[in-house]
Amino acid sequence: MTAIFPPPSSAAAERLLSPEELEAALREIGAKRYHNLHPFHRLLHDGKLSKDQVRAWALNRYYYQAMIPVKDAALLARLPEASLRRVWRQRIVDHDGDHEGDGGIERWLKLAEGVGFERDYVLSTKGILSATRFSVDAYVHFVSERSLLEAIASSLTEMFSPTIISERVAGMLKNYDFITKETLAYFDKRLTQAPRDADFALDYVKRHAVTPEQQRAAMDALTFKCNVLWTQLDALYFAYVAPGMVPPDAWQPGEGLVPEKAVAPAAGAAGTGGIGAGDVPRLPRGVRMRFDEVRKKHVLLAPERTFDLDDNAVAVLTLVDGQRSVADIAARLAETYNADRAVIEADILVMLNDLATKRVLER
Ligand SMILES: O=C(O)c1cc(C(=O)O)c2c(n1)C(=O)C(=O)c1cc(C(=O)O)[nH]c1-2
Repeated sequence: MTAIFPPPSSAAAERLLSPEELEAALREIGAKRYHNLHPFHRLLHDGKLSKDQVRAWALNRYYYQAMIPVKDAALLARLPEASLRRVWRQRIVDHDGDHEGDGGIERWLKLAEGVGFERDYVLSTKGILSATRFSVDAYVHFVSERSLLEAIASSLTEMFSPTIISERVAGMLKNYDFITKETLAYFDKRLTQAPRDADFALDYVKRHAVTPEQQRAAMDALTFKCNVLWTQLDALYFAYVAPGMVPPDAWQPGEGLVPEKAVAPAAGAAGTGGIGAGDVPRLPRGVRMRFDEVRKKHVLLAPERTFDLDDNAVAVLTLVDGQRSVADIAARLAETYNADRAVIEADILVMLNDLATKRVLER
């Protein structure tokens, strides 16, 4: 059978390359095989996918994100020196975080929630394509079983990721109205983490691949990893773009999503048409109240927008905690200010619905 990707010129493997030549050969592998070249990524970045196709990407890639620290823990366990382990363990911290709610996996969950998924559905991984699972698991096995040099070399795809990440974030923000900077926050940190990790791994590979066989093994490991990434996109393309054959058990559009009503509350109407006294208002993800020290004013910070708040709004928003209903908040304020509860309730309903129409409050 003809290989789709011919191996890189074997002439290079026949003699010992200088470290610089080895780096050039590794970079050439990325230039030919990295997943930025895959048609699915081209469609994703150019805004050519439907919301459901973007969802399929976010859902499947969650499995990759979730398994990366498992892969790194397997690699860490094989590192013989404390100095190496100290460096490599940072990767696990980057993905798992130092505490609940922190780290790359959590940020990817936010991305998946940002495109509409229920968090628990994503965590269950039950809708991911088998091909995603197979290729990601193959990466974990590769790193556990091959030589340390090959294991480290297989992470070198990260040399190429900053370029694709910048292109992806810019493209998706420009081309999809349902994508926000907040949703893509995962990628912000990767822009500094990936070059740091790739520099270390590249230096290790250049110093430890000192025979033609080892250099060939390092190149093959990088090729393997490019294929791990590529096959995940092949599977997405086949299932969700063309011919559009979703395998049994894999995610079907509509499954595992937060009901639309909860994502975009019916608060678009002006006045008191959206939020009622019995509703529980909350600040949407990415919106926070802050005290601006320079202007000595409270403001509501939303992605790329800021709203000045008057004292009444501050008093109300201080009590908006995602638990209290509007009626609870009104009762609390009526007590504090010794005022008529019904009057306060009517006033704050107007205020809250005004904020809801500006999309800085939801229920
Ligand atoms: O967005 C991307 O295109 C992309 C690519 C890669 C990569 O090249 O392997 C990684 C990531 N992202 C990433 O976020 C990440 O944490 C990561 C870890 C690794 C690895 O092999 O250890 N690759 C990547």
